[in-house]
Amino acid sequence: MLIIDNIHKTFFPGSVNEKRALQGVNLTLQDGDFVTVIGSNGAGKSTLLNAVAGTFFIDEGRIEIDGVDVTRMPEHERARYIGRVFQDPMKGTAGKMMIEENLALASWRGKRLGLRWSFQAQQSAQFKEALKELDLGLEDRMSAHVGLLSGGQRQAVTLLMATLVKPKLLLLDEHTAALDPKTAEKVLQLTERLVKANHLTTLMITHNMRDALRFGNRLIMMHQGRIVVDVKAEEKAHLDVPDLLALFEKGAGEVSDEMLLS
Ligand SMILES: Nc1ncnc2c1ncn2[C@@H]1O[C@H](COP(=O)(O)OP(=O)(O)OP(=O)(O)O)[C@@H](O)[C@H]1O
Repeated sequence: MLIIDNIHKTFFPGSVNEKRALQGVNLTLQDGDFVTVIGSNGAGKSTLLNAVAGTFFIDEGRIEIDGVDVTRMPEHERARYIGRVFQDPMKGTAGKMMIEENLALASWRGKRLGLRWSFQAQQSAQFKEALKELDLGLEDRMSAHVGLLSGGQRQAVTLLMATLVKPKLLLLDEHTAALDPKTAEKVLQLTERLVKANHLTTLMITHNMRDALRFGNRLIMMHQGRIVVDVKAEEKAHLDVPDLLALFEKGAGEVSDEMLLS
């Protein structure tokens, strides 16, 4: 579903601020893989997701999504394949629009302009059903402005929007980091439910090693622009946080204080 082949990205090349953010990343995901991504600050995690989403073009290497070479495809075209949720709850939704309108916008992804409006009327019932699944009572507030929702409710709606039209890839960039622990847990449970129900191929960045172990069927750890640990289903299921730290030390050749704190 996703092939990342030896990708490189350097910011400000040749200047004093040069930053080699990705230094030869290789990763292949199968359909339905749910991969958690961890690593210390500045390891290249967000840059990896941005490279896949097309926020910028990579310097070297190749990216393929569902058999399509997207390496040189602009971000707005790639958006048809990708659902994204960011850390900032304000980012994925339009605060001045109603919940229902936000969902309608999300449902347009990948559809031709002429077909878009014709879907709207019959969609209300579908949106209501989808909101009910969130179990936050939002199905009775479809005409409320999204700006009135709490951060957690807003992230839940963003998740729904990102998955309403099944994306080829779901990219989650610390999407629960700005939420209080209880709400973060709810949104993580919802994430897992949506990923499983829709068999979504997912990359989820987290700073929480316990969450990285609890969720998904594969875990990668990045360090200095490279993947230094890659553990799959069986092995991952038997790991605990100290095991992860030991693997990190082995892969990165050093101990990271930040990792120890997370
Ligand atoms: N648009 C950009 N312009 C310049 N430098 C950037 C840009 N994006 C990322 N970088 C740099 O690339 C490196 C990797 O950053 P990235 O955000 O991918 O790390 P990260 O692993 O997501 O870290 P964090 O956990 O702190 O979010 C950092 O040194 C960062 O400052």
